[in-house]
Amino acid sequence: MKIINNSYDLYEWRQKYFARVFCRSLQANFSAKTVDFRLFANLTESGVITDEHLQKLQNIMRNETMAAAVLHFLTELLPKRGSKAFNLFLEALCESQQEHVADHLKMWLGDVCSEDAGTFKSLRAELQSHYERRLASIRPMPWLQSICLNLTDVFVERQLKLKTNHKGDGKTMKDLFTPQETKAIPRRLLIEGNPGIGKSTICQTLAHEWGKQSCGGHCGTVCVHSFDLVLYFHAGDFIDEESVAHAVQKHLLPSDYSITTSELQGVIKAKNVLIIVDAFDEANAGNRTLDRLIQGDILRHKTLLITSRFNFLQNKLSFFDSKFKVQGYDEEEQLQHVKRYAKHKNIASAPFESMLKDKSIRDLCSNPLNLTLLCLLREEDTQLRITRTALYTSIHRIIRRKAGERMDLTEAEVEESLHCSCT
Ligand SMILES: Nc1ncnc2c1ncn2[C@@H]1O[C@H](COP(=O)(O)OP(=O)(O)OP(=O)(O)O)[C@@H](O)[C@H]1O
Repeated sequence: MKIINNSYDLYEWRQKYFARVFCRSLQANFSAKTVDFRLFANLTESGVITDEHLQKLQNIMRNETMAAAVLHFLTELLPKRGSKAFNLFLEALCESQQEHVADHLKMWLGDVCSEDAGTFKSLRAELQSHYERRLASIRPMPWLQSICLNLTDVFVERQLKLKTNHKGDGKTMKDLFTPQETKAIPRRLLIEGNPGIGKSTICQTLAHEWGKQSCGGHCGTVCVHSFDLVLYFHAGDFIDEESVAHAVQKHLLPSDYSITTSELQGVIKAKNVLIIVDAFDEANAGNRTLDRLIQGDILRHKTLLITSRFNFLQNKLSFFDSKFKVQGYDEEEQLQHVKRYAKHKNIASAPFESMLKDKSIRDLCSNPLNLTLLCLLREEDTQLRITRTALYTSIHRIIRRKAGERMDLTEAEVEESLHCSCT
């Protein structure tokens, strides 16, 4: 039998089940004549309530009913009195000859908690296996499924620049969630950056890491593993969805997974949840649920991480506690990128390293997408030097695919977009 043993569980329990179970218990089990003074005296003695609380309870007893006083104690006082308070309360019940009430509560809570914990555990396991399976690979050109790189092998750890900090201090992804200047855990985080700079890959890595279940204590104080649940979405997943729970059902769970929307809503409400939403810039028009989420109109106490290209959230910046920008690779990161790529492919890294010194393409290498394409081209063609034209052709195809409708970009437009994605 599970007894509630910490204040967080107790809070959840209170939110969801309290009124129902206790009103029932009160009616069915309390011996109102004996409970009042002895129970509250015991609670005062064991430090669960203060003299001030006692006075308040006695006032309620006098002016309303005993049941109202007990309910006030249970809903307003007990959940705020620390992790041991609930068990002390059960002891006080026994000492004031209300052992049957204590047993009844224990039994009922045992059932409820195991049922609830079962739903959460199975949901968590389902999401973790989904991320482990689906997010293990990077596909730099999504329409070419055959070009696929192992995320763990090739991933280069990124530096994120805090936008509000004039010193321009960097943060690593490991301490993304640690409190900033305000000392409060950030609840709304924004990462902005140019096309191909690595925003989606950061989101994918966070969800994939969480899917691996534990960091073994290697991350920062508040890392992605601190969250009970991570919900990883593309911004477009919220279009036409009336709530986050609906979006989870539609986009993250298999259609034969049996959980109701309200059960899902209950778990999301009760647990420490990180919601990751990638590519705001691609699906912000008419995205009401996403807007409400950003504004804190729904799930205000959950952590939300959004990524976007620059300038799409100008009128929403005030909702974010932490704003970061992800910049291009520095020389060290470029080197790491090509070395990891070569190791993953089990080929020598020297040709890739010398490519980084080629003046004709050097300015392109700070963009992770460009550098990946350069590596792919270099691997294909180890004899010939990579020309900008070869890269243009590839990027041109990518831009056409991404834009969907633009099939007629000129080389000058490609050049312009390359430059903009390099900075
Ligand atoms: N940290 C990284 N380590 C290794 N490769 C990376 C990294 N970040 C990005 N890449 C490479 O660059 C490609 C493009 O990155 P990503 O899709 O994350 O960019 P983005 O900023 O989300 O771009 P867009 O705004 O166009 O969606 C990836 O498919 C991957 O090949």
